[in-house]
Amino acid sequence: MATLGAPKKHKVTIVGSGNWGTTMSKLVAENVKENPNLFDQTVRMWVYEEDVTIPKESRHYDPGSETANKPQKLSQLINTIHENVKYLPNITLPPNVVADPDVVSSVKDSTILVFVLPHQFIPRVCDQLKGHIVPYARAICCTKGVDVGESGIRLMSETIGMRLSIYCGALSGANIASEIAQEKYSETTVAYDPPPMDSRAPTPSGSPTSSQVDLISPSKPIPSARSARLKALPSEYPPLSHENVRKLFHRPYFHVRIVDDVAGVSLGGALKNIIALAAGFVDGLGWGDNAKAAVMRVGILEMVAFGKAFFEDSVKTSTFTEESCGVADVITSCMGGRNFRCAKKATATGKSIFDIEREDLNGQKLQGTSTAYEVHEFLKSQGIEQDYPLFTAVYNILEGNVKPEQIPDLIEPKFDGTGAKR
Ligand SMILES: NC(=O)C1=CN([C@@H]2O[C@H](COP(=O)(O)OP(=O)(O)OC[C@H]3O[C@@H](n4cnc5c(N)ncnc54)[C@H](O)[C@@H]3O)[C@@H](O)[C@H]2O)C=CC1
Ligand SMILES: O=C(CO)COP(=O)(O)O
Repeated sequence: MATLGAPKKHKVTIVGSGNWGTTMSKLVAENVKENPNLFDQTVRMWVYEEDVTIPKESRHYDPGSETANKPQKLSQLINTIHENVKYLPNITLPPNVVADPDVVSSVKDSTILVFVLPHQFIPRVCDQLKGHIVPYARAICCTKGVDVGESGIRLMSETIGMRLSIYCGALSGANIASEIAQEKYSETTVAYDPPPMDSRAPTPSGSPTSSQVDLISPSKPIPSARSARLKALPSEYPPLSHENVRKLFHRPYFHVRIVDDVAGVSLGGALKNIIALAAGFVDGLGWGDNAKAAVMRVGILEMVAFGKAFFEDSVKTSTFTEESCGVADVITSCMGGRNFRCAKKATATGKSIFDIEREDLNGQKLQGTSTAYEVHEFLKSQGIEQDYPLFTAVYNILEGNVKPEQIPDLIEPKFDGTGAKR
């Protein structure tokens, strides 16, 4: 592979700086250092700016300092102490992670954009980026969620790809960020399958001919995605082959498997968050591990059925069963994820999960709650809520229409008297 001779290197921006976003910056920054022939040595991380006071329990808290107990800009703090004290405390970031509060300047000249924002912020941030990114940039979406609108349901990778007219793959797996930040072993799945054009591109100044422009591969419910056009990656850059994409993410403690099923990888990450809420609801009742396993089983069936029903052109069942982004992520999320923990506490205390998110997560965001609403809106628009009883039960619990105690009855298959299952 002619990467050694490539005169240009890929600049990487991490778009997001929460718990997972900051962890991603750390591991990507470690990898660019180990691959100087492929990647620029600085990794920029876009920080949604806020004022942060260093907590008293932080190792960086110095009562004698003039900034003690005073709010400081999060981006400046990260660049000074190399730690995100709010979203990833006690983890030292490599010095080549540079925080930037300006989203437009953070992506300047970057050919690789790694999106790691809570999914509700993706459309707006993409709109801010429109016209400011390198037209032949490639993206990887690490966000877990779906985008539901009048035109149907989209993967977040499709939303990014369509809004920015670039190719967007996906990274998802059984990946509790704090464990990975501490360099404890885990696996992940990367779906990266752009049209085969990145190794036959013209120079950056040349405009691509029609043979050098391909379509973003669409999934079924989004006809508008078919009109999104890709610009070829200029030949001065190392090709973004699977091998080179793997070099960006794989660490001794973070093992990457690459597949081509962007829909399967994205849906696994999004839908498991609804299942994790259900697991938390039953665990909060003190019902134990068998109850949790029961909702996980039904949830996995609904996840696979959903993928097959609405993304049938692309999704593969094996992605859910064999890769980290499927059953494995359901398991880890139902043991220790934020959605699980907050749902469990909500049931155990009788408080609203939205209050618990605000009180306990210090600005971190649950994705399962909004995903449950979005998936319900989509199922309702199709008139098929009853085909997804667990997803529907979670929505109805969040809405206060039913109680967690009703889950067993709600997910029990119904028979119509003729022996047929409804
Ligand atoms: N934390 C984890 O263990 C994992 C998270 N993920 C996924 O990664 C995505 C990002 O999650 P985290 O990095 O954990 O974030 P987080 O939940 O820790 O933090 C929330 C982030 O949102 C930012 N934010 C708040 N308001 C904003 C706005 N108006 N516009 C833009 N950004 C705003 C905050 O500054 C903060 O960076 C989610 O989809 C999540 O499901 C995926 C795997 C693991
Ligand atoms: O996605 C995750 C683990 O793979 C993290 O899940 P939570 O957002 O529920 O913490």
